[in-house]
Amino acid sequence: MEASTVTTAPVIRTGARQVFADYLDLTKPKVQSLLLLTTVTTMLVAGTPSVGLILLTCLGGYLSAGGAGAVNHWYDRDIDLQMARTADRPVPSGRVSPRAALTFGIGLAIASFVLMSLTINVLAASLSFSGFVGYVGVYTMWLKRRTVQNIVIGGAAGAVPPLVGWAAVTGSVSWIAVYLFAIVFFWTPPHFWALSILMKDEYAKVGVPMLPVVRGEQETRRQILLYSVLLYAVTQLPYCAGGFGTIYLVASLGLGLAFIGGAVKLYRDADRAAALKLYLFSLAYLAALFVSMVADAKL
Ligand code: HEM
Ligand SMILES: CC(C)=CCC/C(C)=C/CC/C(C)=C/COP(=O)(O)OP(=O)(O)O
Repeated sequence: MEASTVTTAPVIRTGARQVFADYLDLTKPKVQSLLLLTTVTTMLVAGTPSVGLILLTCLGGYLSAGGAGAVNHWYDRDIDLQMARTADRPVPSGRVSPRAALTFGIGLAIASFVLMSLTINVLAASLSFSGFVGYVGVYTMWLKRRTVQNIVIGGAAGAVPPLVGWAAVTGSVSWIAVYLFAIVFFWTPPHFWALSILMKDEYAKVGVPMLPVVRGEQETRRQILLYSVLLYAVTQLPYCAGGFGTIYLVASLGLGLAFIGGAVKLYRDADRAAALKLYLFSLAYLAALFVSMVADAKL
């Protein structure tokens, strides 16, 4: 990422700043921003939470997903070392020891469970912990290196935040929360597979059975298109069930058509630019869809 600075004057953070940056990196903060957005928007759809409850839920969610990220860094350090995208991560680079990353990750997960149980409710704490177990145990340790369905099944972990948000506000999980879970669940494969087309060679090098490595790029593009249509159908469920009104209907329709359009373009053009564009669009898509839910519920 910082190739230009490496050859000229390396920008090396020292001491405490480097340590802070490394431990922050272990928590995968950029991914967390979207996880937290789905949490907060769901909370606003579920009711009228206080600012304090929103902040506590975000802190608890960050600690548990961040803890999962840190344990993922620990477990994947062997393959991360061999891929250019990940070789400079805190553990494979040697800046953070494997044991420290593992301890840090488990510590954050415990802190999250205790904090959420004591200040929110046990259901929200347990759901958040299930996200940790799903990402670490199910995806990272069990499925990632074994099956081409790794991210389809493992993606359920990343879809847990709406359940956490709903449980934090209402103390239970309703059908609408389950639909929001399903939306993130069906969004994850096209989100990741679009990017995986660009990272295919690296995954092949380390033997991780991602879809383009095992079934080829053409099949990956076909599956992305299939999932983008499925995703559109799933986004209509909460509207059909009476959970949302016109604002959501129009937003989900427009966003869904744009997603399917991007997937069709990738299927037809079969080029890297279309894959990158669809991956980037997937991030904006999910954010906009969840924001539209709040607009629908509050306006
Ligand atoms: C099994 C599920 C998932 C897989 C395998 C996956 C994989 C990836 C990968 C490989 C990247 C590239 C950037 C990086 O190096 O980290 C990425 C980026 C990203 N993902 Fe996912 N993802 C998944 C689920 C999610 C979920 C559920 C969310 C949030 C709702 C999410 C949000 C993001 C964001 C915001 C980025 C951009 C990060 C950046 O700019 O560095 N991902 N994802
Ligand atoms: C508690 C809770 C809700 C947890 C959320 C789980 C979570 C952080 C989901 C996002 C998944 C993610 C970033 C996968 C990256 O795949 P990878 O680890 O294979 O990618 P990498 O090669 O970049 O490490």
